[in-house]
Amino acid sequence: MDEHLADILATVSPLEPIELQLLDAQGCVLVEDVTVQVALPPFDNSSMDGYAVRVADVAGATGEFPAVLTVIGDVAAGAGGLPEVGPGEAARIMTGAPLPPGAEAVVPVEWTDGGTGGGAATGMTAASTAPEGAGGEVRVHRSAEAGAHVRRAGSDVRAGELALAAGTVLGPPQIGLLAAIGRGTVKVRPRPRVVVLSTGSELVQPGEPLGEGQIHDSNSFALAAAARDAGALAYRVGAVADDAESLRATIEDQLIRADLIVTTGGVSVGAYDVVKEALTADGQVDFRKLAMQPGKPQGFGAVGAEQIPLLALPGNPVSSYVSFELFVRPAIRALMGVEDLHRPRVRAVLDAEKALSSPAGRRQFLRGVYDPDTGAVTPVGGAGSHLIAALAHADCLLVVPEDTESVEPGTELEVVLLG
Ligand SMILES: Nc1nc2c(c(=O)[nH]1)N[C@H]1C(S)=C(S)[C@@H](COP(=O)(O)OP(=O)(O)OC[C@H]3O[C@@H](n4cnc5c(N)ncnc54)[C@H](O)[C@@H]3O)O[C@H]1N2
Ligand code: MOO
Repeated sequence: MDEHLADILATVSPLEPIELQLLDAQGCVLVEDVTVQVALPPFDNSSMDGYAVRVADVAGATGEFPAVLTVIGDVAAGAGGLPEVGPGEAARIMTGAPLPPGAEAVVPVEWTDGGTGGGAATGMTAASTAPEGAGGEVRVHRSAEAGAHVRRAGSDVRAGELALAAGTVLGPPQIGLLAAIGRGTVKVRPRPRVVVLSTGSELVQPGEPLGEGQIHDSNSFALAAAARDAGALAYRVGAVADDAESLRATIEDQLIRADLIVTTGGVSVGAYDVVKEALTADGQVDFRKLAMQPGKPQGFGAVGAEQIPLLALPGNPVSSYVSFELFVRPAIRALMGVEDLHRPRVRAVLDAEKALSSPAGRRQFLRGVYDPDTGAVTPVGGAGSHLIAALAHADCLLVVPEDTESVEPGTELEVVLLG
């Protein structure tokens, strides 16, 4: 297993960086240091709806002895051509609006009469229905220190500072920061394009009725979803029949849009194991038996003129999913250039009615539910690699080492936490 993973990781290297629109760069690794061109905020601005005032004018103001100021106009967010606030004057100002020259602080509207001549205001009336609010007088009931309710230019980040370092994975807050500092595009390693292709003449697309001996194709859906979850752009190709020529042609067609190809099924020792048949011929893909369960038969190689890596996973649904987690996910992460290739692993105590048995000489991956509060892990379903329902109710894999044939309840085990 470890050698197989090492061979895969030695072959895949991070994709060449490209310039992408912000939302297309979500989940990608930044390859440039991004510096701030214009400070955030770009100018001193108000953090409250209120009045921009001079500190001396409101010194000592109380509800009983308010400061009475002349309102010289409105400053809305986005305003330019700001009015100068002189002694004895105030400008009505909105949250995010630039602090006008002369003003040193903002008093929230709740600290004033809102220009009504009455008690403390609870808010402003819309300028469209009461334009007179931008004039007249306002009574201020409290004093304010210089800078009160003012968000200073550069208080978030200053021009020239590093906004995000190369190597950062772009999540929603990082994309928000890039947008805030005005970057429309960024240089990142792109999401790998992963073509997922299932094989099997028994497979029918979900939603279609089943004929005799047929089953629905679940692998291509589970693996396309898993590829997407790992950060890839997944292209699902519906089941290809067990015919080597059709499979070769389908793979050939897909090469154009693939950074990685994943197939399921047809890798074992049967007479219709088409992946093996189609891809062994020219020696491009190496088929191996790994000391693991599930996931024993595996193929790995590179196909086409561009030598696109191809991982051929076994067809049993649990085998293909577990193989994906252990081999394909790290490969996708390596193509993305992220440092953290693997799922987190923890030690957990087996909580089970009876001892678990495991095949000698094979590392077993059982499905389970992990309780982070108690540190216990409970198996879900049995070891059978056809048990899709149990897999859907699991959130981790229990790892039983190669040399262990029985695990007693209460024993500590390694657990792979699935997302
Ligand atoms: N004589 C031996 N037989 C088998 C061996 C072996 O060593 N000797 N290994 C077994 C193991 S372990 C596995 S795993 C499977 C792997 O078989 P294949 O990769 O060739 O897969 P298939 O035969 O095509 O299918 C296996 C099983 O999975 C179902 N399947 C396949 N694709 C899908 C899909 N897309 N969605 C849902 N289910 C799928 C298929 O119908 C079969 O039931 O080989 C064992 N045999
Ligand atoms: O290795 Mo198979 O994947 O045990 O069912």
